[in-house]
Amino acid sequence: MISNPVNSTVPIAAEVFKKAGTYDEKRLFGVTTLDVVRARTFYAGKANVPVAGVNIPVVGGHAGVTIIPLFSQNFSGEEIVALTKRTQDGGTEVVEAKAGKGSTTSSMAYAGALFADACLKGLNGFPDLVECTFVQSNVTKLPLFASKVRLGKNGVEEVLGLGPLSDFEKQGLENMKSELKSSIEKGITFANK
Ligand SMILES: NC(=O)c1ccc[n+]([C@@H]2O[C@H](COP(=O)([O-])OP(=O)(O)OC[C@H]3O[C@@H](n4cnc5c(N)ncnc54)[C@H](O)[C@@H]3O)[C@@H](O)[C@H]2O)c1
Ligand SMILES: O=C(O)C[C@H](O)C(=O)O
Repeated sequence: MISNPVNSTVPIAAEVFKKAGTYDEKRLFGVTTLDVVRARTFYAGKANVPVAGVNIPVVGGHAGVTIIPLFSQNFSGEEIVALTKRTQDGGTEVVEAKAGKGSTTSSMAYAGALFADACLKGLNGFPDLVECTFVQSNVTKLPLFASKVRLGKNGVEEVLGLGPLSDFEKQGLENMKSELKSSIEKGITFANK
């Protein structure tokens, strides 16, 4: 399903599956690939390098400050602050530009296709498939969190850690915790009403 707000709809889906007795945490993903696509496109534009060779993990959630691109794992520089803001605001920028005529349809179609392709490859036994996605997680105290995940025949084979973080990224994670927690709780409450 292409829908929003991802930070609340994934916990809603989890609760609905739990009630039906069919919840499998390895097979429920909130697709945050569009944030990864934006982070690497904006970085490649800034660094003047081909986008195909750029991989920027994006962790957290899929809304505003909950989107934390880990640019520091690939490059350093003052531009990180501006690139982070651009990535966090990327969806809103397009939605506002379209002024009521729909959302970020074609970029989401591209991101959805990339993620679906990775899932299908995982199901078919391709090795070393790592994508960022919003899943049940122990990476932080939040029950759901986006980070790098190894995909395989069972869906999520392994939820990977965050890796080295800059102070700016650590601060970003600290600042967004309460917003992500509240969005997740809203989803759980909504599902249980
Ligand atoms: N998570 C993501 O990364 C991401 C990216 C892009 C879009 N989205 C979301 O995907 C959804 C669809 O985007 P879009 O570009 O196709 O939007 P859109 O505005 O083009 O289409 C939305 C459709 O929903 C219909 N609709 C509205 N209210 C309805 C209701 N109560 N019952 C039935 N139908 C209703 C509208 O008539 C319209 O056809 C939006 O919720 C958008 O926020 C999410
Ligand atoms: O649908 C939206 O509000 C925007 C979407 O979440 C996006 O990131 O492009």
